[in-house]
Amino acid sequence: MNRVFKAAKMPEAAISATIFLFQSRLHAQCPTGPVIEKRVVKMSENQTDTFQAILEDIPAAARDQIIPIVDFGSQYVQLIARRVREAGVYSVMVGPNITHEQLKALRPKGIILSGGPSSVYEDGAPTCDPDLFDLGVPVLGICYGMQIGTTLLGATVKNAPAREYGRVQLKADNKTELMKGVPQSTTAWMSHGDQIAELPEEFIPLATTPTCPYAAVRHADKPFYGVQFHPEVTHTPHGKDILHNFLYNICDCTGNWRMADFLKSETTRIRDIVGDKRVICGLSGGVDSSVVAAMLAQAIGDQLTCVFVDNGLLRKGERDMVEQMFNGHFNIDLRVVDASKQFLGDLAGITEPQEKRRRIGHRFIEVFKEASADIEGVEFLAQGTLYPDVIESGHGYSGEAANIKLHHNVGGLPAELGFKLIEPLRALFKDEVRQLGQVLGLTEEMVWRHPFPGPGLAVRCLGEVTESQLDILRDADEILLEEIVANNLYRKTSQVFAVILPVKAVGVMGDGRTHEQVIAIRAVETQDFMTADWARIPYEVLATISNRIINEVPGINRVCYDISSKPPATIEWE
Ligand SMILES: Nc1ncnc2c1ncn2[C@@H]1O[C@H](COP(=O)(O)OP(=O)(O)OP(=O)(O)O)[C@@H](O)[C@H]1O
Ligand SMILES: O=c1[nH]c(=O)c2[nH+]cn([C@@H]3O[C@H](COP(=O)(O)O)[C@@H](O)[C@H]3O)c2[nH]1
Ligand SMILES: NC(=O)CC[C@H](N)C(=O)O
Ligand SMILES: [Mg+2]
Repeated sequence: MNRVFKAAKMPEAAISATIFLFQSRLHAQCPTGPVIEKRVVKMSENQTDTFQAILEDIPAAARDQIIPIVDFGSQYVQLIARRVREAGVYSVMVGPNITHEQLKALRPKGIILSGGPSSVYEDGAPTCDPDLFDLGVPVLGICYGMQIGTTLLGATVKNAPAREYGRVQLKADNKTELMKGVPQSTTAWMSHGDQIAELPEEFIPLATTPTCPYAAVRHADKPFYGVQFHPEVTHTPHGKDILHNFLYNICDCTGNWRMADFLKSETTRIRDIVGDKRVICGLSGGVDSSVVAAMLAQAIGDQLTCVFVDNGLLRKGERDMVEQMFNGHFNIDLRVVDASKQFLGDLAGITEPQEKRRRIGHRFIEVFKEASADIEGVEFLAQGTLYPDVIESGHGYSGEAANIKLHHNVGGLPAELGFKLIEPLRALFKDEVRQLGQVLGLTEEMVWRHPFPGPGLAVRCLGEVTESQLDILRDADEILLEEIVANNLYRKTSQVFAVILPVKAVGVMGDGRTHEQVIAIRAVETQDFMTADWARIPYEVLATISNRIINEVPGINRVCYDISSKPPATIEWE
């Protein structure tokens, strides 16, 4: 068995404990087809439906303390959302054309306006409902958010005489609520070419830099605050304090976003909605679906059947490992379905990445349908879908997100599912799911397992997916992971895998010419998988990996190391 995946012992207590009452979030009120359709609708096209989806997805535990983040297209909007949640307050991203009535319906404690690439004085620059400043709720504008907020409240924003990109020296008035605890002289991270040129007298300046006289401001009468710099990035050392001040001192949040509460408060909902029906759960052995399975096992016990699909796209030894792990330690009905022939049949001749994903998504559903045919009363399909899967499939609530790739479990789903979806993790980031796993008592190995995508090796086998290509890739991947574990790098990296490229390179082995394929190694460090940097694996380890792959895997004569960050690359190659 692959050493990385050695069975993680799942203590009985973790599954049978009654300390926590678990619940899942579901979208059960709506038949599945329309739900899917609804999420692909952009805010501008059908704002009401998208807004409804936002409301439905808000976990019950967070309902009275929400911070909507209006997304003007910032690179950092995810980061803002995470920082707010890390501070113990639930945040959700919304599109700029959300109305003040809709915002009010969310009963927000405060609102954040994100940065964005536009200039407020350009034609067609995004704006927001000006009435949101009169909701009586504090608003914090960050960069573009500050520029648009102050513009709507009477300021003039112009192209700055001196642009600021990167670290700047900030002088802050730390007697004000927003800047409390921030040293009078500190550094901050900037990324702007425009700035406030004229500020009406109702505004109070709170910070300056050598070239930016209004680096932070507040309105005297309305609860509007603006910062030209980015408090959400770690390069602004006191950014956390500023966000904390906004959330706790200005918005009066109490920090009710805690995983244990989330589990507890959602339990009743899942029980109510499932009633006496049965649920099947797509279980891959990955952390997301393991957490979902553990939650459901708690909530509905033997009304749950888990289905592990061998799609022929798994890594070496993975099927055995998952079977052993769950049969041995989880007290659940687990069915293993071998559908490898169907998946590989669907992929024959297909090279286009999105088409691969679409076919895989559709086949998963077919397999789940077949697997549930002989189980009486199955109405629900549970999946470990996360917030980034939703956002990256272009189904985000802001309506602004591009379709980067069709995650098999979101964008790759067929319109007619035949199930209602249970996706308890749909609003969470990966690190939050891991916290949940810890609260649930999952073992370290399970909680910290590197993700493995549902489309599996198909998106790491560039070009056509064939048995022989998959075999080569499996062998290379096994060596890579063995070395990562052996060199104590598994926990220091977030995801490590091999990719087989559909090109041949010339080499010389044993004095003879070779013309063989190339393996790319991908190793990244990230917390939430939305942005990532390539891992600085020591050269000696890379050397061993390369040597071993070329020597031990027939068909490969060259190994490359992928040194691209995300963005602009993505983690997977397809
Ligand atoms: N082989 C599989 N069999 C059954 N369900 C699967 C399989 N692969 C993926 N899924 C379903 O698709 C969902 C999304 O897959 P994804 O890989 O994002 O999550 P995961 O496998 O649970 O966790 P991780 O991200 O750690 O790999 C899973 O949570 C699971 O419900
Ligand atoms: O279950 C999944 N179904 C998918 O279709 C899918 N696509 C990407 N991933 C995983 O998501 C994370 C981000 O990947 P990208 O940077 O490649 O988008 C990484 O962890 C990827 O492995 C997927 N997981
Ligand atoms: N990061 C931002 O929000 C940039 C805002 C605006 N485009 C500027 O350059 O000033
Ligand atoms: Mg997975």
